[in-house]
Amino acid sequence: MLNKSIMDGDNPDLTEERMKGAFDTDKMAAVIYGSEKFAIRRREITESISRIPQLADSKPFSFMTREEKISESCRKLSVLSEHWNQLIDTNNEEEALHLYREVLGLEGHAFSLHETMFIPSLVAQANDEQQEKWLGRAKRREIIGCYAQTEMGHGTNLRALETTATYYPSTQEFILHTPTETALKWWPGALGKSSNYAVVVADLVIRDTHYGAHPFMVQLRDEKTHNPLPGITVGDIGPKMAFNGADNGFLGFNQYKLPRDHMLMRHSRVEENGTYTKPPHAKIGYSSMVKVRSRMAMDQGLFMVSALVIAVRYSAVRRQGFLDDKSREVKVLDYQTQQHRLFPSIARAYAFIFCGFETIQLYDQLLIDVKNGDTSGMSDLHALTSGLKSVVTHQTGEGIEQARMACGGHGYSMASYISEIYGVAIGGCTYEGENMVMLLQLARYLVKSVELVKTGKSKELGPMMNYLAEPDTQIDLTSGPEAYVKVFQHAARRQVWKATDKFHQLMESGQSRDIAWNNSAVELTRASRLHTRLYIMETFIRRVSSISDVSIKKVLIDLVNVHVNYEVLDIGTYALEHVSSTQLDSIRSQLYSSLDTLRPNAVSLIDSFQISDMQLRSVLGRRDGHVYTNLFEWAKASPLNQTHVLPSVNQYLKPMMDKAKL
Ligand SMILES: CCCCCCCCCC/C=C\CCCCCCCCCC(=O)SCCNC(=O)CCNC(=O)[C@H](O)C(C)(C)COP(=O)(O)OP(=O)(O)OC[C@H]1O[C@@H](n2cnc3c(N)ncnc32)[C@H](O)[C@@H]1OP(=O)(O)O
Ligand SMILES: Cc1cc2nc3c(=O)[nH]c(=O)nc-3n(C[C@H](O)[C@H](O)[C@H](O)COP(=O)(O)OP(=O)(O)OC[C@H]3O[C@@H](n4cnc5c(N)ncnc54)[C@H](O)[C@@H]3O)c2cc1C
Repeated sequence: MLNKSIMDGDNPDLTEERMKGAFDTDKMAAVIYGSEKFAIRRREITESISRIPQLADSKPFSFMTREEKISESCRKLSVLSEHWNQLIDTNNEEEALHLYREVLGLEGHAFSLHETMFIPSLVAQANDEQQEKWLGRAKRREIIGCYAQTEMGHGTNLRALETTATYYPSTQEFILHTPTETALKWWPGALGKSSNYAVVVADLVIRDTHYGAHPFMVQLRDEKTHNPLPGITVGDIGPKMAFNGADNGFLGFNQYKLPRDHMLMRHSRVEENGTYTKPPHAKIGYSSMVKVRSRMAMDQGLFMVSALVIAVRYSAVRRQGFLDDKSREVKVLDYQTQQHRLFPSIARAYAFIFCGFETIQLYDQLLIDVKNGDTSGMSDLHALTSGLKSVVTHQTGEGIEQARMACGGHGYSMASYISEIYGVAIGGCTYEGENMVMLLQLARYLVKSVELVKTGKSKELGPMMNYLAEPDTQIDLTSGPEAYVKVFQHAARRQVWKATDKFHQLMESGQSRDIAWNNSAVELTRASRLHTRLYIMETFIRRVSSISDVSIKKVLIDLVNVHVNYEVLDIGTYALEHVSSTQLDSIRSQLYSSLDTLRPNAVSLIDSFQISDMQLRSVLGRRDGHVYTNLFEWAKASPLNQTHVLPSVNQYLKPMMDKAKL
């Protein structure tokens, strides 16, 4: 059996799809998750979780109020704490994230920021003594932490953060203070009600000199009573578009005293007498953000996959309309429009995850390098992850929304759960740096790269930038996916140079650097997107080329073909400067035939992610495909259906109707 999801009693339409799969889904899982070992561990963890009934949702999540969701996730966390060591290797971050995803889903919880930013901040920013003091406690979850940086008035422009940490040599203390309402910390996940500690980012002030954003370890609540400590105002910022299982919070300080050794001092220091030592790289304090951005291609890929698992499985059991055979309605997955809606997103999800593996490894390596005093890789990774974060979040949002529409009316119901996945995923367009802002960060790097080429210093170009110095060449589209890479290289190079030229010309015409930059910004963001999409395509092709298993490689090449054809058509206006409209027509035909080729493997390709029903929380996406019976059961579970007549009917509608009858 190649598709390992086949089970007796499943919806025969899904079983039929799984029988068609031409590759082993366990082997594909090993490729997706980077190793057979981890793919097996994922399955083992999922299996072990299923044997602990208290870890299941106590009722359908979509019917819970916000308070119930928060309480439910805390209940599960307390159950988890009894089983942690037997479920996972607690030193393995990927295992921990898998466990969190499976048990707690994606709506957020008390530890949302603890593993992703609080601990990483301590790892990257705290010195050895500080790690000795706090890291073990954090890892054992004796304390719960978050990352409090954004303020009500400033998130993007970190240099304008208003919260101050003023050092007084006489007492060897910092005084943390919130000088205005707009200086309130606003947004940090799990800050409002759950965390008792936070890494707080504040403007360091010593003897009236402002040294800018620095991280501090701050206790917010009493460890016994969980009450806020004197001088601290903290609470929840209220319901959000999604992610409502998390208590994103506000935080204010009223002359709050903090011992000197609570500034995280691995890279910059304040001595007892107030002498300041600056870090080896000005932006080293931003590393927790780079860490999360380096994960985002992977995490967003998985958000998109969740929506696609739902939409593809449902499309294989949903029958509507006819093709040739008029005796039985077809699976909607057979419609070319449905395939065009879903398959390019499957390809992107695979591509994002492969990129994600690369950037996570790059971050881990950078962390080691920085600890050894080498900060030279910081700019490259910052530029790469800034662009990648922006492109993947945007395309993931598009892909999830298409997946929702691909499910028709039922896609709009919370029974599909796609709207929640969408709401959580598109938060990524904003958090960790608003997308436009981060595209402009990459653009700075691209402009500098063109300047290097222009001044004959191409040898100094960073990784992935050499193509900027190469001349345009003839493109032979019959030469395989590499030809499509060439199209992207041509388009990205042209746009990067065009945007840079515009910026330079505006400055030469007398505009200041900042105004010229702003007047070139749309062109610059376009350049960043093209550059990033080129990187994604190259990584995808490189990863697939490295695979040795024949059946896995074959289907992934089919997926690459969908990807390259779709991507080149998607940038048609740029591509037309390098390929003819006749060539674009032929790419279009190839795309349609590549959709056809992929069709038999569609369900197996998404099954291979091995995302459990528990995590999916979707009636439409159930592994067994029994959608309709369960849709009815789900609706019956609605709190509105627990009584025949609602109190509001007796209170308002009935009297109104009765009055109208008089
Ligand atoms: C996604 C989490 C993973 C979770 C996985 C768990 C899965 C479980 C299931 C999923 C369930 C739910 C998932 C949802 C999780 C939600 C988690 C939410 C987490 C969100 C946390 C936050 O948002 S924290 C706050 C983030 N804030 C920001 O990102 C702010 C953005 N702004 C900035 O970063 C900076 O202000 C700026 C970079 C935009 C500008 O900084 P600055 O003004 O100081 O610099 P300049 O622009 O002047 O640039 C000067 C030079 O410095 C270079 N630079 C800038 N930054 C860096 C850097 N980091 N490294 C290296 N170099 C840098 C810049 O390039 C300039 O260089 P030159 O051009 O050479 O001069
Ligand atoms: C779900 C979620 C979770 C979050 N979790 C945390 C957390 O745990 N900790 C934390 O500290 N923060 C957190 N945040 C806050 C988040 O990091 C910020 O909201 C984000 O960095 C964007 O900043 P902003 O809100 O100031 O947006 P703004 O900068 O105000 O953006 C508004 C608009 O202005 C534009 N803009 C701003 N500056 C520029 C510029 N220089 N050039 C061009 N355009 C510009 C933007 O593109 C955007 O269109 C979270 C946010 C969300 C949504």
